[in-house]
Amino acid sequence: MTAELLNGRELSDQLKEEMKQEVELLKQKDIHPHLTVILVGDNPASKSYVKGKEKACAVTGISSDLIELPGSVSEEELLQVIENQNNDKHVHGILVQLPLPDHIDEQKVIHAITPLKDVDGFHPINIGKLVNGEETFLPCTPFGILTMLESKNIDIEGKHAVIIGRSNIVGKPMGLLLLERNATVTYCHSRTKNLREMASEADILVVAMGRQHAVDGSYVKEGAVVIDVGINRMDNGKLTGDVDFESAKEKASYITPVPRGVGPMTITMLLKNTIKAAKGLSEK
Ligand SMILES: Nc1nc(=O)c2c([nH]1)NC[C@@H]1CN(c3ccc(C(=O)N[C@@H](CCC(=O)O)C(=O)O)cc3)C=[N+]21
Repeated sequence: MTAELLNGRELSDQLKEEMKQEVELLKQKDIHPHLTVILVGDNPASKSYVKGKEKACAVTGISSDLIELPGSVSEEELLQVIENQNNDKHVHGILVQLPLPDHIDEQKVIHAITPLKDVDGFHPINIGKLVNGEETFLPCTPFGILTMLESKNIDIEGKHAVIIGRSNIVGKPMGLLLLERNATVTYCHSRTKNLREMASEADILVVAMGRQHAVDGSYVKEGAVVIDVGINRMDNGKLTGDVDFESAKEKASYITPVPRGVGPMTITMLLKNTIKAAKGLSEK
């Protein structure tokens, strides 16, 4: 089998086109969706992701501000900046780009963002809602993956989903979302024994390990759906995933490329969440 491509770039462009119309309508009702992105320090990868987010906002008519703080900023100052954004009625979404410098407690920062503007879906209140199956801001990467699966009408119910990686922002919420849609979910991670065996049981394999080409075709069951969340920069400057695309695509039914797979969808779901926040806050 040669897999069909799940093209995140293409789907993103389509969704952004739809959102542009929606934003237009909101503006007619005097709701002007606005995202504030807070960037601490000058990590080049973070800077480039943040640029992508600003560009995507602009394309859909969402206004955005970038607040750049020096890497030396104190936790207290950062918390104050967040508080100001919480209280600013023109601001609907707040995103603090991660990772943060070591002297800042990431969890404390996430707690400080009001859940109503938590467009990343990282606040424990929103995570709690996700666990309960209540409606909430879904974390952007898992939300993007789900949207890609749905766009191809890929069955989730009763399927065995294997998630490799247990981060708070990707692995854990991904499993919860698939469970909510009646998948049987297995979490694997760095201490998992017989990873290859576990992975090759998957109907839906989500790889979020952060290790270049850690998973190849020998981990993939014939006909499986393979989702590659990895973004690794190779020595030649090009991006590549956690999955060895060439060997995996020979076994998979669907597969995401890197780049142009999960990454663009992550940004697009951030826009979706910002629009949702704007609508939600306007009703208060
Ligand atoms: N608070 C917070 N929220 C995040 O959502 C968040 C974060 N922090 N920290 C870092 C990760 C990473 N992330 C990406 C988003 C888009 C691409 C993306 O668009 N990638 C393109 C390639 C981009 C390029 O060429 O550099 C692609 O895969 O095609 C990648 C990575 C969001 N993150």
